[in-house]
Amino acid sequence: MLYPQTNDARMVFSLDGVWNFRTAGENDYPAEWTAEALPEPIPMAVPGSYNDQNDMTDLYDVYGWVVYQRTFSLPERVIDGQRVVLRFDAATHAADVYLNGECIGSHKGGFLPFEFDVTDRIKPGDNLLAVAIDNRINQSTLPIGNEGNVAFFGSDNAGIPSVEAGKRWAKPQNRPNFDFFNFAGLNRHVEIYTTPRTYIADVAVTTKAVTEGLHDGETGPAVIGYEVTLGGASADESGDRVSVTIRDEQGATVATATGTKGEIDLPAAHLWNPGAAYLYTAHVALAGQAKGSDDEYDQTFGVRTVEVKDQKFLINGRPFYFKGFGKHEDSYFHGRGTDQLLNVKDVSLIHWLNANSFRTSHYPYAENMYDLCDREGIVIIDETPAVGMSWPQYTNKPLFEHHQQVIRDMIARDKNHPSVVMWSLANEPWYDQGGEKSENALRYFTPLYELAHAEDPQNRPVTIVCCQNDYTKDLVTRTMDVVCLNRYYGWYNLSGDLDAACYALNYELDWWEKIGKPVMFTEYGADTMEGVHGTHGKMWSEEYQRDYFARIDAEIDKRPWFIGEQLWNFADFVTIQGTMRVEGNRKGILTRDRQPKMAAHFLRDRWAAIPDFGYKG
Ligand SMILES: CCCCCC[C@@H]1NC[C@@H](O)[C@H](O)[C@H]1C(=O)O
Repeated sequence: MLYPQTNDARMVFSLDGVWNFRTAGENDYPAEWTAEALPEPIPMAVPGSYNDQNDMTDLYDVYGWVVYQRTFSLPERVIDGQRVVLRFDAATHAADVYLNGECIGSHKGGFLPFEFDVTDRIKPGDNLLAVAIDNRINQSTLPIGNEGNVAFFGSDNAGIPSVEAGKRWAKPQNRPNFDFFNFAGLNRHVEIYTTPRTYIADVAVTTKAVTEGLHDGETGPAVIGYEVTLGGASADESGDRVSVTIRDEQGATVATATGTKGEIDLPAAHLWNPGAAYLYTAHVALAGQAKGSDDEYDQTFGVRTVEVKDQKFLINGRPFYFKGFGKHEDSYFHGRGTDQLLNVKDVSLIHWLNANSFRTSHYPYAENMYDLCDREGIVIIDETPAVGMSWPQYTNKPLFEHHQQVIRDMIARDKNHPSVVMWSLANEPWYDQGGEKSENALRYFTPLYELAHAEDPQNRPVTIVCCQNDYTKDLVTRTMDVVCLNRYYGWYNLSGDLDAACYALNYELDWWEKIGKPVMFTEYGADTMEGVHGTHGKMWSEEYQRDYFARIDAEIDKRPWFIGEQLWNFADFVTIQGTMRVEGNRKGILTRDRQPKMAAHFLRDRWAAIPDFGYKG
């Protein structure tokens, strides 16, 4: 799915800004709110989660529907004869969309874009756009919500008559089976864009071959592949009117091609490398058959290959070592809302930390961040919103079908980003119960692994992120291209005892050594309150977090097939309320307002001494 772009053939109109907003009901919303002006609305900024934007009402505990509304008008002379599309970069978690009182469609899933052709629905003057959004999560949504139970790490005294009575009496609320706050609403950009009636619907760029071993700044022969998909009335007979011009970073033409599919030789290609990005532009043009019917689209891409081979993760044929974190889209006031300033700030901190990568835990992030990482040479593991799953989900067919669609949509959106080097199907699905339950998990995830490989024109590696579990009964993790481990020896188990933690870690790594796959951490860490100190660094102190990484890292350094360390978390972030969370999860090596804790300085020095390539030979 192409990101909207203004050029000689297309126009983008942003619908960001302050909308009107009302909370509605648990199971529905007033029909008149979709067709008439909202009564007594409150202001709500878009993009942004609604939860933190108003203190006159409790938007943290919304359970069910809210309605956003705004009007907009478009210049007739610009849209005349054009295709007009309404696009949501995301709406969390489910949305019904109404234009001028007519429902134009719905979407389920809170972290990927969706759009509607409104060509025949736009009217001159003001148009009324109403969006009803449902924030409820349950056993059949991604992410997973608990039903009639406690939330992730929730505390309970089940069975006590008064407590059970209180639970029955309590008003219904979301109970996330995941450890991040259920921020909701129009978290990302909303826009209207135009294209000609026959248009460029998609562009896929792949790297077929590169000159391996090139060092930063060197060039060598490479071959790229491309495929252009057309849409609209005359799509089928317009392929021969497609041309592709490859431009380098200076805008100079380095190659051309015609037709919707082919391979292009680049005799002196600059490779895209971590820490040394180089972006080309494929300028795709469709020559129209009448005035105003030409279309064009500029698709950036990087020339790079990704491959898992001999227990190594190769980028352009060289063994890459992941240094980085799991992150969240999370900040004061914006909630999970897109914040490009924060993206720029976080990328600057990734550089300051001498890191080179992160995982989009636990959902696909906004496109803007991937664009930024493309140009900054930062590597991404791209993850679906499948978090909080357990054995009841592995026989839930509607959920499986939704999971398949999410994988298709995530890859369709992110396939051209050189920064994306691996797909993560899920975070910490529980599947180590053994027996039928473990078998069901394998039957659930194996087709998803195959789907991700099939859907990706670049055929990147596929993984799943495995939680602290009985690895001997986990039949799934070992089948992935890379074994991604979330391990908390010394925190959630063997708490405070880093000697025993290191012993247990090595005990498990000895087991993985026999599996013969590359292994990396996608989570490891310790909750830390900034300002808490101690001469012997006890849990929650800054010294403990530093010592935790120092000790664990010394152990993984001894394993040549251990290909990366992504810790948990880049920064503190907000979660559901609970006895184990103090204004959220404090495992950040940065505070939520991005100030470094002691461990950040340790890791900055450690990572300065670890090269992106060849750390382990
Ligand atoms: C019993 C062990 C469970 C460890 C689970 C660790 C969790 N992984 C997923 C993340 O979203 C959580 O924030 C992390 C944690 O709690 O900080």
